[in-house]
Amino acid sequence: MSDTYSERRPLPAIDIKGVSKVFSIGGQTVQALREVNLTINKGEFVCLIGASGCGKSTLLRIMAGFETTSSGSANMYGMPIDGPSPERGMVFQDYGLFPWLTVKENIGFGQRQRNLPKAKLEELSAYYTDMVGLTKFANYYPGQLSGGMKQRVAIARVLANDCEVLLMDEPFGALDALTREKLQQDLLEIWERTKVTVVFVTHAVEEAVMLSDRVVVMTAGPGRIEEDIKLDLARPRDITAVEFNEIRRDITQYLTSHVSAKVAA
Ligand SMILES: Nc1ncnc2c1ncn2[C@@H]1O[C@H](COP(=O)(O)OP(=O)(O)OP(=O)(O)O)[C@@H](O)[C@H]1O
Repeated sequence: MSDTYSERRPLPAIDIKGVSKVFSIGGQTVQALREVNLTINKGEFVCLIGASGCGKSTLLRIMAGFETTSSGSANMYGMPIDGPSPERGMVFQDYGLFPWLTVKENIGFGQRQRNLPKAKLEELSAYYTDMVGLTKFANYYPGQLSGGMKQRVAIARVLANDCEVLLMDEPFGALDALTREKLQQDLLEIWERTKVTVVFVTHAVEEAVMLSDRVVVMTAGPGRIEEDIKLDLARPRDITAVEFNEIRRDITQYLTSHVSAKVAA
C-alpha cells in the first residue's frame, strides 16, 4: 500500500456528494441517480444492495472513474475522481482476465505496464498469487481455471496494482453456492490482511450481511440511497445466529417495502 494515502487518512476514502447521473440515448433520458450522498471511510467494507436498475453499477462506475457525474462531486481522499486509476481497482462478475496470459502474468500485468523491474515484478506476482492460494496454478491460463479461481486472479490482479479501494460489481454472482461461500471467506481474510477499502455490489442480502461493516440500500426510479445500516455483528459471522437473521430480515423488509410502495403508487 502506498504511504501517500496514510497521510490522507482523516479524509474519507470515497466521498460522493449530491451526485446525480442522467443518461441520454436516442433522444430519451434516464435518470440513473438523484442526489446521492455517500461517504466511505478508509478500510471499511461497504455493500450496495437494491433492486435491478436502482443505479448500483452506475454509482460504482462513478467511483471507478468510468463514468462522469451529471452533477455533484466524487472524490477519493479529497481529490476529484476524474478517470480510471489503479488506486481504484474494479472486479467484475465476468472476471475480465487476459486469456493469453498465465495466472502470474495476469496478476503482474498492471505493474509490468508500469515498467516495474523484472525481479520485483516476479516477487510481487508470486506474493499475490500466493495470497489468493494459486501458487500451484501460477503458470495456468484462465481457460484452465474454474470460475472461483478466475475470480481470485481478478482480485489479486487489482491488489497487485496498488489498489487502495477495491470496487466489486456482483463479483460472485456467477459462482455456485459453495464456491461463493469460500470466496466470501477468502475475501474477508484478504481484506483483514491488506486493510483495503471495499465497495461491493450485490443482490444477495445474506452476502451483504456476511461481508460488510455497512449495508447501503438503494431504490430505483431514480436511483437513490434509502438506508445506510451499520452492522454491529462480531466477525467471523454465523449465518445461523439470531442477530444475523434479524438483520437479514430487516434489510429484506426495507427492500420489499420500497418495491411494494412503488407498485402501490
Ligand atoms: N450507459 C448507459 N446508457 C443508458 N442508460 C444506462 C446506462 N447505464 C445504466 N443505464 C440505466 O441507468 C439505470 C441504472 O442502471 P444500473 O446498471 O446502474 O443499475 P443496477 O442497480 O446496477 O442494476 P442491476 O442490478 O440490474 O445490475 C437503469 O435504468 C439503466 O438502464
